[in-house]
Amino acid sequence: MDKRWEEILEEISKQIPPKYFSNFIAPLRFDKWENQVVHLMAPSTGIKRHVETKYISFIEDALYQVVGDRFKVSILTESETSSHVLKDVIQSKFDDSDSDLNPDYIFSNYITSDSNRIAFTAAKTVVEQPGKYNPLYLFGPVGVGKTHLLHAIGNEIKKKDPWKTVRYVNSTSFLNEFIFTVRQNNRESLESFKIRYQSYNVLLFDDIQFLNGGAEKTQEEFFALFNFLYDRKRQIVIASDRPSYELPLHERLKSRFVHGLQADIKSHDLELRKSLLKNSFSEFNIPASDSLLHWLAERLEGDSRALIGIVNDLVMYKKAYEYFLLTEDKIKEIAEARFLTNKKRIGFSPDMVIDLVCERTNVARKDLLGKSRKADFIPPRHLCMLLLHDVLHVPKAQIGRIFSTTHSTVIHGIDKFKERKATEPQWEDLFHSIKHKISFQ
Ligand SMILES: Nc1ncnc2c1ncn2[C@@H]1O[C@H](COP(=O)(O)OP(=O)(O)OP(=O)(O)O)[C@@H](O)[C@H]1O
Repeated sequence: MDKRWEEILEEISKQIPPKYFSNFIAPLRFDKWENQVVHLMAPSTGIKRHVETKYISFIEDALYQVVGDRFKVSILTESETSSHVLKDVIQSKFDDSDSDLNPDYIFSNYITSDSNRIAFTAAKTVVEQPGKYNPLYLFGPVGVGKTHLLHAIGNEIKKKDPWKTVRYVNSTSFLNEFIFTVRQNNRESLESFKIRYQSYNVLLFDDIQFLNGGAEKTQEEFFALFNFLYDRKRQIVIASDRPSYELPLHERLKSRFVHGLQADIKSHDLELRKSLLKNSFSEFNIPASDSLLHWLAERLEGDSRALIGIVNDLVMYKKAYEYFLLTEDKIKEIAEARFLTNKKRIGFSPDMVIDLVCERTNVARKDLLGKSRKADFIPPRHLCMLLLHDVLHVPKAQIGRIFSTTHSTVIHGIDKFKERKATEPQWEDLFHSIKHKISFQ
């Protein structure tokens, strides 16, 4: 037997429990080195398949440890011809049904702006030098494209090196998989869960903030997995809605995340929202002027899913009415209807708006709703009236009842606040900030 293969076997035996080693690895027979490929022979198709799905990355890692270079592994059974099998192996690697990668999320359709440039660059760097910046920790609010970037990293790595095993998983699926495995109550299934995750060259882990939703054991399992992959310089990319120090997880786990690279993605800025709209519009052949895109982007301050929702509405409308062209007025009308549904769906009540105004202006509820004409109370009171009317679409008569006042006082209050915000930017900002919170939270 080739001397180096013996050393490789010894290296693999350190990573795999003895029972699995003797059942699956020891029966493999070394055949030959050829370019950057090691050819092995398996005594049966069963063993060959099992090794291919579970142990290839262990063999590749051991090869790297011993030989100091990256080799691919080809396994044949005695009865197979090498050309046929090699094709098979390559095919199964390309299929990679376990990876859960979404082929639509790629770098080339990820739009960048100042809000995400650092994260985008970090993601590309990880593809160029996997394992160097470990882990890459991406964080940012809802819908800013964290998941998209995780998949783009995975897809690009697979494109560069189809042999690599890449796995995308979010913490809820990981948790469910783990709980399901534990419930089976047998050591073999737990062992095979571990081996499967340990076999990945790249782990893309989404929504880590939810990892504490299950049993304590899940965090321990993830901690062990993280260390296993990290020690072997396998790339780990984690996405979250908050910086790592704010995660509701054990300190020892959080401390692991600061080793690598952290990049935050901010809410989409106006330019990015416009570009996203422009791309979606052209994808569905909906012509739109720059001013219309601007009009929409200004009103779409929420996450990108709201934006996608509007495009879907337009596409459906076009299809339903078999319109070749949608006029800009019609597009605005459809978009306005969607803005309204978004608000209704979110269900902010007048009471919640009152609380929000009190909180932001430091005025007590009794003063906001009271009769006092003190200068500190008037602008917040009028602001609240305008929000109730323009954002929640509460009728003026009802607003009058809330403030124990007349319909005309409400009209006066709303007009006064409109004048005020036109001349005092701090009130304009506050109005938009609360409006945004109501519309998109
Ligand atoms: N910069 C971007 N370029 C292109 N598409 C984007 C961008 N940002 C977001 N999207 C699209 O918006 C949708 C939502 O993005 P994604 O799911 O990646 O957000 P997320 O930050 O992971 O959100 P969550 O925190 O809810 O998981 C996806 O369809 C994604 O392709």
